[in-house]
Amino acid sequence: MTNPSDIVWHDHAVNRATREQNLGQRGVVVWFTGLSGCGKSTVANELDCQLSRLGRSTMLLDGDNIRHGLCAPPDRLRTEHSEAFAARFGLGFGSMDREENIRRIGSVAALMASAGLITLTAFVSPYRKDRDHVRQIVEAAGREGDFIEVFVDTPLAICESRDPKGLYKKARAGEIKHFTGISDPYELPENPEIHLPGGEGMSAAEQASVVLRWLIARNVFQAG
Ligand SMILES: Nc1ncnc2c1ncn2[C@@H]1O[C@H](COP(=O)(O)OS(=O)(=O)O)[C@@H](OP(=O)(O)O)[C@H]1O
Ligand SMILES: Nc1ncnc2c1ncn2[C@@H]1O[C@H](COP(=O)(O)OP(=O)(O)O)[C@@H](O)[C@H]1O
Repeated sequence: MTNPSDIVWHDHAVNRATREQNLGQRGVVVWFTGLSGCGKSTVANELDCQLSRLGRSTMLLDGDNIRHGLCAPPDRLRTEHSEAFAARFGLGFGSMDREENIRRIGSVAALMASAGLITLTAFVSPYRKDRDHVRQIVEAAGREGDFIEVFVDTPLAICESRDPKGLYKKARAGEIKHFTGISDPYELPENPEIHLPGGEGMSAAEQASVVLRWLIARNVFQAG
């Protein structure tokens, strides 16, 4: 067994403050959470564009994309690794798999924020304890306020009516197990930094601008 004390943290010559100063911004994690189809990816992508147009340094991490690599499912891993490897490290949608998915992403997002990036993440992340754990990881790597939870609160009926990938239809037909909102829980954020009422009232660009204004108001970077 590896003794935790055998793994020693290395402080680097270039620290976070220098990296943030060089970029002229504060490294943060903007954590979009909500049901499948609520608009997380679209709003995060819109915000990424708005920040990029202002010359900010950003990165966007998205559920579907990360599940092609860092958090790939067993089926994808077994094409290049052993069956035992795929079974051990591949991630599905059971509660423990989602816990590990979010733990890995939270750790990577914390590293990106430590590099001074405005790191946007769009994951269902249905379990409150998992989101809270990411908050701890991110703020332990930096300081309080580095983790910004954004709840995209689109009603299930609207998410299901959109169903851009046909997953709700499959879930209703029992073809997908543990589908969030249908056969798996989504634990509502109790006190998100930003609550975006979903539905059709605001465009994704308008929702993204709400987050942008929040970031500017809290001096994550100086606009203009
Ligand atoms: N069972 C089940 N439950 C929920 N979502 C499912 C499931 N199976 C596949 N998908 C698709 O995977 C995307 C969610 O992946 P995430 O990594 O964000 O999920 S989680 O944070 O680990 O809960 C999610 O993408 P988005 O629609 O962009 O949210 C779904 O399209
Ligand atoms: N504010 C909005 N108003 C109307 N449609 C939206 C809005 N935000 C996203 N959409 C649409 O909803 C669907 C799901 O958006 P997506 O970003 O893929 O959701 P998620 O990443 O949460 O699964 C897409 O077709 C997208 O164009």
